[in-house]
Amino acid sequence: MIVTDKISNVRNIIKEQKLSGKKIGLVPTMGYLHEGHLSLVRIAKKHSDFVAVSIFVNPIQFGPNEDFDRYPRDLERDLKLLEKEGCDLVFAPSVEEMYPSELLTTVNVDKITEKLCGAFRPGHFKGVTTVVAKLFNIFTPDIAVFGQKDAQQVAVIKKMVEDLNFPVEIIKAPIVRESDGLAMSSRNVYLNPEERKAALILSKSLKEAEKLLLNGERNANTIIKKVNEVLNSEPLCKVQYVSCVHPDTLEDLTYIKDKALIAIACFIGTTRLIDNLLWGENI
Ligand SMILES: Nc1ncnc2c1ncn2[C@@H]1O[C@H](COP(=O)(O)OP(=O)(O)OP(=O)(O)O)[C@@H](O)[C@H]1O
Ligand SMILES: CC(C)(CO)[C@@H](O)C(=O)[O-]
Ligand code: BAL
Repeated sequence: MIVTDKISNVRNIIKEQKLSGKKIGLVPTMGYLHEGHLSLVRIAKKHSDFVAVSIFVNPIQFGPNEDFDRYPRDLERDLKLLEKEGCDLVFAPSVEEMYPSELLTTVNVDKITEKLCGAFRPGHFKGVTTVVAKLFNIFTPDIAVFGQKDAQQVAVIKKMVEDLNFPVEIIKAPIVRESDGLAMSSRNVYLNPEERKAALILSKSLKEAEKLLLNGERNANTIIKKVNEVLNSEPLCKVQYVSCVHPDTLEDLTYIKDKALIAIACFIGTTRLIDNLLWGENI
């Protein structure tokens, strides 16, 4: 496994691999890896011949009052995990390598970034699409894998790729959960034992939504109401949003015809967690 913090090295390595006919797969991450990230690497390996992982806690996608400074980092451990998975290349740049001078050019996807998480994290998705566009230009991957846990992020990146003709195929990876149902997230380490128990309410509320859907309920408001009820039954949980949207367009649904995304964001204590249920689409 090659590890580098330099863009020029990545470019040279990828050029060589492409010349020898290899299909390049990219998995962008912010590190502090867990099984969710590793599942993305496994999916990338299935769809490509040379798998690269980027590890970069991207400052421009964090708001001024968010957790950029305290975001968990452990590069040594991440590298061991990636080596075991058979990852070929890790790019772990410094902030200076990625942003050597004042950033005057950004990539922004309009409209669909203004709702769900975007409504509560102004500028967040502009930071994500800008860094992902940079990573796509650095790696020129044939495929890139993103987790369905960040459902809005995948929809936004797919739209960016479509609108700007990036020659890359975006692959969605299913949510990986702890055995008790909590969606894996690097931010789960912020939870104390009491909060960790309370955090189960997110996946529980989505299970209730799934039950309604399986019983034939198609009214989005009925489902949203039920999910809110379950979330509010947990005293440590403060709901930020519960939405029922189309998974690709992120348009609000009133009636569920085929596909739907039930997306939620909650604070458990001071930790903001997201989760979702994708209905009617097999990934
Ligand atoms: N539980 C999960 N299942 C599947 N994919 C995941 C999971 N958690 C994260 N990912 C995906 O891994 C990629 C990198 O995400 P990131 O490094 O932000 O991890 P994270 O655990 O989601 O961290 P955060 O605490 O910021 O939410 C993203 O495409 C994200 O959707
Ligand atoms: C896609 C990403 C690596 C961009 O910084 C980040 O938003 C993440 O980890 O999901
Ligand atoms: N997993 C999305 C990155 C973020 O929360 O900033």
